[in-house]
Amino acid sequence: MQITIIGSKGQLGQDLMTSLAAASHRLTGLTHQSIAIEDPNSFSVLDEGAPELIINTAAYNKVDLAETDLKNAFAINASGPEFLAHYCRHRNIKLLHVSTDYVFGQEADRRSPYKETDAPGPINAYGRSKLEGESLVQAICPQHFIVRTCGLYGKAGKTGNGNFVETMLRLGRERDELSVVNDQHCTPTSTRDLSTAITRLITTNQFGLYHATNGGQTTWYEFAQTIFDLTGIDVQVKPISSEEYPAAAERPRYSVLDCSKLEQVTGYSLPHWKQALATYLES
Ligand SMILES: NC(=O)C1=CN([C@@H]2O[C@H](COP(=O)(O)OP(=O)(O)OC[C@H]3O[C@@H](n4cnc5c(N)ncnc54)[C@H](OP(=O)(O)O)[C@@H]3O)[C@@H](O)[C@H]2O)C=CC1
Ligand SMILES: Cc1cn([C@H]2C[C@H](O)[C@@H](COP(=O)(O)OP(=O)(O)O[C@H]3O[C@@H](C)C(=O)[C@@H](O)[C@H]3O)O2)c(=O)[nH]c1=O
Repeated sequence: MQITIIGSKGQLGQDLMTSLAAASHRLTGLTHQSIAIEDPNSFSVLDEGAPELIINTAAYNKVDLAETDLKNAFAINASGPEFLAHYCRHRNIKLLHVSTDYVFGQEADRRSPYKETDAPGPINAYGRSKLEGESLVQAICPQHFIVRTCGLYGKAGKTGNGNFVETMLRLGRERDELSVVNDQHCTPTSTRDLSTAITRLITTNQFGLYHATNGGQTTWYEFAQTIFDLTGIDVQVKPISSEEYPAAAERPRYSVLDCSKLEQVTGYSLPHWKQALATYLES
């Protein structure tokens, strides 16, 4: 398939380029230098790739900043996907758009993984902007995949916009003690594994909404402790509550995603989060 990837130098974008090339797709990678998804005047570059499928990995990802930078967050996370959906619909192009577990969060006491059929309910501006992007894609472009995921880490995070694992590795080496929230339950996900899942999904033509994370669930505290156990970094990690870690944006206490639909459609289960983390740290 002829595929254009928007955000091709990002964490997910880079691993998608590798995974899709290995599956013999023909690829055009677009960086922020050549397209801004909130500006349809920049879309002529899309014509050049003549795509049958566009994958949008570009987003406004700064969760705390989004609380006050609403205009940009909604332009990139809602209007951007809207413009792409119109572009694809008018040309009969398929669109895969990436979304987030942060479309959930209102059920703080929930302890069963969310299915695609569960009603979303975001609790921060980033989550609201991403949910609006999802709704617009669904309404405008019938041939769409929307893939919700969580806590991405990939090798591009080492040099690019960063990720939680790289932040912990840096802080763990700099400090003797760290405090990490232990009441936010989710499943951080390797972009390498997510790319494998997306590479399978796009050939199914089973359009719709999908949840895609690594297996199992954890808290950021347990995830951080595991990073230090696996790397042998000697740092004390103190479990704290969300109230003890003040931030501009509230985060979901529970946003674990049920990925069984993806598994049924693709025949692929992403590895357990501990396995995925070990693989990332080894490489
Ligand atoms: N990171 C995470 O933890 C999670 C991310 N997601 C979603 O997954 C997707 C991919 O995330 P991830 O790979 O981590 O993101 P990255 O920030 O690593 O990559 C995004 C890429 O998109 C580019 N980009 C940013 N804004 C625009 C824009 N307006 N127009 C065109 N390109 C742009 C960035 O370029 P530049 O840096 O030069 O601006 C960057 O290369 C996003 O949709 C995100 O919302 C979902 C759950 C968790
Ligand atoms: C660095 C640090 C973070 N934390 C907390 C803050 C936060 O609640 C949690 C995770 O930190 P992050 O900075 O990765 O949080 P955040 O940027 O909210 O991560 C989110 O990003 C967006 C883009 C998504 O779509 C989500 O899936 C999610 O991964 O850990 C600590 O408790 N101690 C620390 O030292």
